[in-house]
Amino acid sequence: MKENTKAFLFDLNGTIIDDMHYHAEAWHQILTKDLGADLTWDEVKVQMYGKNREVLNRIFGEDHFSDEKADKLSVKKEKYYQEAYKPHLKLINGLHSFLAEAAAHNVKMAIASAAIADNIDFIVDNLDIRQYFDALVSADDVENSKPDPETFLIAAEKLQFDPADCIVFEDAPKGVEAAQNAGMKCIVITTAHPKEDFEQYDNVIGYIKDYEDALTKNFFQKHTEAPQK
Ligand SMILES: O=P(O)(O)OC[C@H]1O[C@@H](O)[C@H](O)[C@@H](O)[C@@H]1O
Repeated sequence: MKENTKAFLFDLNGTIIDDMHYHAEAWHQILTKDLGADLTWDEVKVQMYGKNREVLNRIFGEDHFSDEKADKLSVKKEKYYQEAYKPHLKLINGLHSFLAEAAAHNVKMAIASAAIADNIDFIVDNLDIRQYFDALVSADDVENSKPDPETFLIAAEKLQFDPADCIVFEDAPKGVEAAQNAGMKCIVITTAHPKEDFEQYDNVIGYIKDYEDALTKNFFQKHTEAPQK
C-alpha cells in the first residue's frame, strides 16, 4: 500500500457475518412475544438499529425500563440470537482472505459495532479472527450508537488514525450515516439492504455483495505501487 495506508473499520453484524435475520428474529421474540409490543416484522426490522438500550427506549420510551431491567432484556435478546445463529456461524465469503491480505499489508483494523461486547467475543472467538483486530469497539464503549459517529471515532482514535484515513465497511444505512458523520468513506456490503437504501449518502465509495467482489479482491493490487526498478 501507499504511504498513507488506510485503516479499516468493520461493522460486525451483516458485515463480518450475515446474521441480521437472526437479530430480527430475536428482537421480534423479545419485543412482541415477551414484552407485548404491537409491532409487525417489518416494523421490528426498521426499529432495531443501534444499541439494545436505544432500541428499547425508541419503542417503549426513555424511562420505561430501569437500567437493570434493560440490561437483563439485552442479555436475553442476545441469548436468543446466539442460540439460533450458532449453528450457522460463518464469515462472509472472501472475508478471511481479505483480512489476511490486509494484515500482510500492515493495515490496522478494528471492529466498530453497536453489539454488546459479549456478542463481539462470540463472533471473533468462534470464528478465530481476533488476531486481525487491533481494537474492538462495542455498545458498552459509547454513549450514543450509530448513526452517531462516536463508535467510529473511538475506533479511529484507538488505531491512532485520522477519520479521513479510515475506510468503513458497513451493511446498514444508519451505519453508513454514522461513518458520514465521522468524516469517513464507506464500502457498503449489500447483505441486508439494497443499493437504493444508501442513495442519500455521499460517502459511499463502492458496493460489494461479499468480499469475493473485484473491489475487495483487487484492493491491494489497486492500492500497491508498482515496485521501483
Ligand atoms: O453495528 P452492528 O455490528 O451492525 O450491530 C447492529 C446490531 O447489533 C445488535 O446487537 C443489536 O441488537 C441490533 O439491534 C443491531 O442492529
